[in-house]
Amino acid sequence: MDGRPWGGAPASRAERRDRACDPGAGGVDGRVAAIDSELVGEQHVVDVLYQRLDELRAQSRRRLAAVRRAGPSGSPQNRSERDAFATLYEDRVAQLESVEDRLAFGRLDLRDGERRYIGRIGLTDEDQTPLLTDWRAPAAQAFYRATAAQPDGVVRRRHLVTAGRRVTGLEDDVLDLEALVAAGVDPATLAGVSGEGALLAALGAARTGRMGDIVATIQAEQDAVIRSPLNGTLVVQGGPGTGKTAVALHRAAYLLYAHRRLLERSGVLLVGPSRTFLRYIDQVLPSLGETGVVTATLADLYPGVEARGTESDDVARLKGDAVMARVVRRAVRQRQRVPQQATRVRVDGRTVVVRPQDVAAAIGRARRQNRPHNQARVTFVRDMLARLAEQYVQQLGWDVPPEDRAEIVEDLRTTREIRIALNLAWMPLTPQGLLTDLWTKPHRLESAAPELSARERALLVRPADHPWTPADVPLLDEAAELLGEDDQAARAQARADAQQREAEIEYARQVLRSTGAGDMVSAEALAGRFASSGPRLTTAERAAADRSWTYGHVVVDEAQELSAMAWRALLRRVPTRSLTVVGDVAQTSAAGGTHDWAAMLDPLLRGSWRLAELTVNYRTPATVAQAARRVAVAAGLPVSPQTSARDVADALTLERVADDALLAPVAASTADKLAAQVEDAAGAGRVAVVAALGRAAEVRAALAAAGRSVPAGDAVDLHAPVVVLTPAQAKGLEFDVVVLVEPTEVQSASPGDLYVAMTRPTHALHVVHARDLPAGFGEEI
Ligand SMILES: Nc1ncnc2c1ncn2[C@@H]1O[C@H](COP(=O)(O)OP(=O)(O)OP(=O)(O)O)[C@@H](O)[C@H]1O
Repeated sequence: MDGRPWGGAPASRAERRDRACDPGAGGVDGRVAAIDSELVGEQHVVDVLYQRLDELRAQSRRRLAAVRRAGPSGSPQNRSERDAFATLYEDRVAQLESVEDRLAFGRLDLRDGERRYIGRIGLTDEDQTPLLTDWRAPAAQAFYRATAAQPDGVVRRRHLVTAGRRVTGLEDDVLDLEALVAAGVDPATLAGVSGEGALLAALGAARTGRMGDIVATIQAEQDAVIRSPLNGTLVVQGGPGTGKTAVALHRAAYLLYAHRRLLERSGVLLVGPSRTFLRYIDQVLPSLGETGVVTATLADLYPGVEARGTESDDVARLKGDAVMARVVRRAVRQRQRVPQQATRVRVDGRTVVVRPQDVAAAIGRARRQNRPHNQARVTFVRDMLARLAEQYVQQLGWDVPPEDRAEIVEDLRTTREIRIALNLAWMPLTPQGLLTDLWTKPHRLESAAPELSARERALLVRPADHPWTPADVPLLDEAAELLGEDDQAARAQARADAQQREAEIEYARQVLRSTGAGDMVSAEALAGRFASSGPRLTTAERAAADRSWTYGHVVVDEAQELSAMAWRALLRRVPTRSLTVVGDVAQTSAAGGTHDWAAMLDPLLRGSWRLAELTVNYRTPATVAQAARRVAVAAGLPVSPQTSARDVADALTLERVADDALLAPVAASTADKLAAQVEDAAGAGRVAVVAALGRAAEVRAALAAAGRSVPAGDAVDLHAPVVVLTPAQAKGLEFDVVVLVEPTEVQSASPGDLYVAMTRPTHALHVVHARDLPAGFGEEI
């Protein structure tokens, strides 16, 4: 044991090894010797794999150095080619560096005698003989899926336990003992029985504040989700800790591997609930060798807008309602107006009249084009100027040649009164301008939103200098879509860019043919890195900066939090509807979020989505998970059925304090004490205090008074041994121990919040309360 205060802590490496090496019949000397010799054999294989990895790293570094040595001379084409190759080798070096930890973690023994090692990446020797199979390759699938009932040609699955480059333990999962014995394997050399040790060790390990990958221990139901086909929308529902985030990230890595050509070009977007959460997961994809995924919160989706403002839940809920799509649409249409009266304007001694009937006809024609407001406005203005020019010409009384007519049109266009009249009829608009007008001018909101009550409209009113909020972002996006830009120049540029890009891809193909680097990069990706002048952005960078970028695949985590308007903004970015949507409708806390996937997604996706469920909680000890479940059920949440992978002794502690004023100091001192207990020799082990907003500030102050500074807000430092979070901030994260302060207070904001808070710990939940606990807490089911 490692001295941690609860039972069931992870076994030491030596213990694991002993346990793994003991198939149940007691420690017979001969058996131990046989297993030791297996370990020696595996060490030899692993040595060969690392040696190959080192060679490949050295090779890529040499190539990189050679490219850099060539210096900045030569034609622009030569320079761009060199830059592209430099980036390529840099990426390759980074990829090879990132797979150091647990390079190889498994072995499959197949019925035909083949032995296949499974690892983070695929490796071959100089003669292209396979040494290591990428976990994502079809040939690795049986490692995660094969069972004794359906062995899929596998007679034995072996987990390799490694520390650095050393093999420290083995676990065998025998799927076909007869076949194994028939192949001459001595049963005495079988290590362990089921592969459970590797999983349990991973689950019990102290947390570091950063999520790790699960590539060595993906379970069968998770693997089915990870390898599900790219097409269409896959919704993954699962209770807390069932691995939804882990699965979503591994699926992104899998899809990039299986559909590299398509996805490298169009990009993959991963949407998470907060920046803290994105920091928490940001190591996982790189550790799987993938760096090109764009990550964002919904509030970041509109380039150029920092949505850091806050507002009440009622306002956020209203802004997220699907009805707002109609409101924004109407607000745009209302800026296309037929004036009540004619406007007479003097131009060069003649009078032209902006007549309501002409404006009505021009608006009608422009609208029939079905183009966004600002683009259709070009048609409207052209039409009106032609009508006014006609009036002008009529007054001249002679035939005007076309070139003179153009001059007259230009004169009319630049006449101030005419500009004002035409703008009043069809105002050029920005999304920001449109929305600011709606929130700051009650008469505009009233005419745009008749379906809202006076009370609801009053809620939306705010001062002009109010910062943008996350719930504004989907509305800005909606407005941008309806307004469009005057994009004639942009479209011409896009056509030219597309031609240029085709030429670059063809050139990249030739380069790849002549250099033989085709297995490292596709022609499309290489072309993306060619720069004829200045640095060219990667797909991820281009995509992140472009509101109208459409991705090849979008992964949404904590998707239950998205409002109907947020979904509309997101779906615009993936017209193919190739999405992975993971979440738990019992954990919803956002005002506009959902408790029912079908109710939210059916109208948006016309019923076309498929559901997968994850059912095993890998995070929370059974005692805590059951208590959380009872409380959630009592609160009426739609809780998914789940079982816990493990339990831990003394996982739930309830501590009642005499009055409210003691909550913060007791929570702070408890957290402080537990932090010292959970920290292991390597500095891992994390404690979180989770409390409602105001209470969290009190706990922070109490910790600061005791000498522990705990930053607030978006600056949450996940590396700190103790953090203080609101339930919304804790969403998606996990800690060794959670100190939960006054559950009734947390629940009163949202029952989903309490469910989230209770299910964050991997080892123990310590509850500090002054009031009675919510229903379900203490009872047995
Ligand atoms: N197959 C596995 N092997 C090892 N660890 C796993 C496995 N599946 C999940 N885990 C671990 O379980 C924990 C919970 O996983 P994850 O955060 O992905 O769950 P979640 O379903 O997204 O939870 P929540 O809904 O509460 O945010 C993580 O530490 C993850 O690494």
